[in-house]
Amino acid sequence: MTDEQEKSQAEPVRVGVLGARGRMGVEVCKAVDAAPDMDLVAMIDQGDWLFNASDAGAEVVVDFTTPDVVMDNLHWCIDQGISAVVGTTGFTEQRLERVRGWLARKPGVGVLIAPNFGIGAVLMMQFAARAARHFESVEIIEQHHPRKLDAPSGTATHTARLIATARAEAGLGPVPDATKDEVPGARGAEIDGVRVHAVRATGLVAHQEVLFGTTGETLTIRHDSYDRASFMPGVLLAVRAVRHRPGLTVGLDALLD
Ligand SMILES: NC(=O)C1=CN([C@@H]2O[C@H](COP(=O)(O)OP(=O)(O)OC[C@H]3O[C@@H](n4cnc5c(N)ncnc54)[C@H](O)[C@@H]3O)[C@@H](O)[C@H]2O)C=CC1
Ligand SMILES: O=C(O)C1=N[C@H](C(=O)O)C[C@H](O)C1
Repeated sequence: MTDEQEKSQAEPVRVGVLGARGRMGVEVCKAVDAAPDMDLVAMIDQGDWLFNASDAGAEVVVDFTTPDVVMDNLHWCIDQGISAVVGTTGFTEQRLERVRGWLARKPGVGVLIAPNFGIGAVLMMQFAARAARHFESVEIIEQHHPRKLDAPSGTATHTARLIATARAEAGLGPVPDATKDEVPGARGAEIDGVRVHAVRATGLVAHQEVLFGTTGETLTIRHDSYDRASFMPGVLLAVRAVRHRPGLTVGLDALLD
């Protein structure tokens, strides 16, 4: 263990939260505040000065903001030498590549970006990726609260990509579908050849079903977050780990093994 790692195990991690007044930000501030090995040193929302985080000595910043501001936030954190845990959606492969480029100039900094911090959701995605090669049909149905700004969800997009990769590796062709879309959108969006349907309804938090089909049988893999507290064990796990993982980590999977 390096001197730096020994020191960081003894002293609380100094954490700043971006998007602190949002639905997730409020929950993250509560969880960090309650964690004995963390100090909540900065709570920043729209209109606040980002330098409040560096002035307060934040070692890790947690970002739950919006896809249109997260790249600027992340660039700033990396420039300041602050590691980051990011739950905000909108990360395309091009965006991830830009983050890798910024990190290449700051070798000690770690960034962990996860489409979903729910442990059950991570397992749901892993199970879906595992099942994918055994079924000729697959569709994803994600369901969220109606104040969510983006569709489809980051989780659904990530799941579709995992499934598409597994199908390609198994040599499966396109999902069979003779239906003509009489009304545009009736068959949902298509991500890497996988149909994704986004449902929005009051009362929901974050839910996803992956429906697989083959001759004579279907398999449904479903995950439900009923409360944003469900994301907090994953967020805290990432905060504890991120400074010891220089470079970019995508997803929580590596931390659960
Ligand atoms: N990875 C995961 O496990 C999860 C990811 N999310 C994602 O996290 C993001 C936030 O979700 P919610 O909290 O529901 O949204 P929200 O709309 O309640 O919160 C976003 C907050 O960010 C603030 N904000 C906007 N621009 C900012 C800036 N430049 N600097 C600092 N703060 C700024 C807003 O004022 C707002 O308070 C979304 O992209 C959502 O999809 C949500 C839940 C779980
Ligand atoms: O906005 C949300 O609420 C959520 N966003 C993430 C996503 O888009 O996948 C994670 C979770 O589904 C909740």
